[in-house]
Amino acid sequence: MLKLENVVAGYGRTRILNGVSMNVPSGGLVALLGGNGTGKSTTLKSIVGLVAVQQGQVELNGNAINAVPAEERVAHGLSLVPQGKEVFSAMSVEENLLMGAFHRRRDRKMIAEDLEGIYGRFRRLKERRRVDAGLLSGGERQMLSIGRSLMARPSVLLLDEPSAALAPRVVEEIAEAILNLRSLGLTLLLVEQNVGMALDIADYIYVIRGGRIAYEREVGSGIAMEELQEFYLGAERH
Ligand SMILES: Nc1ncnc2c1ncn2[C@@H]1O[C@H](COP(=O)(O)OP(=O)(O)OP(=O)(O)O)[C@@H](O)[C@H]1O
Repeated sequence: MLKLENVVAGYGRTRILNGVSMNVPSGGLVALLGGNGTGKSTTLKSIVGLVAVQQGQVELNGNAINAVPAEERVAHGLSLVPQGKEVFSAMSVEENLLMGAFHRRRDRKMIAEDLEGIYGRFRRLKERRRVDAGLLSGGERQMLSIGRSLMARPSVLLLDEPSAALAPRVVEEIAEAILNLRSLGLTLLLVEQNVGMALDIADYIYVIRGGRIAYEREVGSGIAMEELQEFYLGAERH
């Protein structure tokens, strides 16, 4: 279970998060939605330690991790797939994947098994394993970015707008890949602008506004798209 309790965080003196509280149950798929610049990426960064938490607490399986350095949080099972499908363009697909396992270089056999696991899940990465990552399509790059995070064997995967700038057919593939990860038992927190996609796959949603959680609801409990749209329009009027 990943838990945020009244997290306050920002950049220098600028506060972006003003007390964010969320729960991501083990094995759950939770989505964090919100307008542009509302602090969704900042929330993910505060979980992995890229942004310091000034007040409040981030807990993983009951342990406070605020003081754990970012580089050690990977070993605690946390991994972030950043926004923008960032890959090492001049390196091959396989070299990019291996970069995800850099902190456990000695486990050669396990690393080889994990590579095969990822190739089984993302066929296109297998076909293109020797190709420079800079030559991949947007969807392939997103898959590579997810695959690279999986090489760290995370128990909690944070995904920052995996559907951004992708064609609807590719968004469906990414959504399917995320659901597959969930069936493997991973705990998933997904930041999305694509409300439809989030409602299709998540079991619980949070909406952030003004640096706080302004709305939360279990998906499937009759969550209404109109209600959310109204909420977003309301947010824009503020
Ligand atoms: N490194 C930084 N230094 C200073 N301000 C930053 C930094 N990164 C983000 N911000 C600011 O923090 C606010 C929240 O940014 P954040 O990236 O968390 O938003 P977001 O909800 O993920 O938005 P989007 O959906 O547009 O990616 C924005 O006003 C942004 O300009």
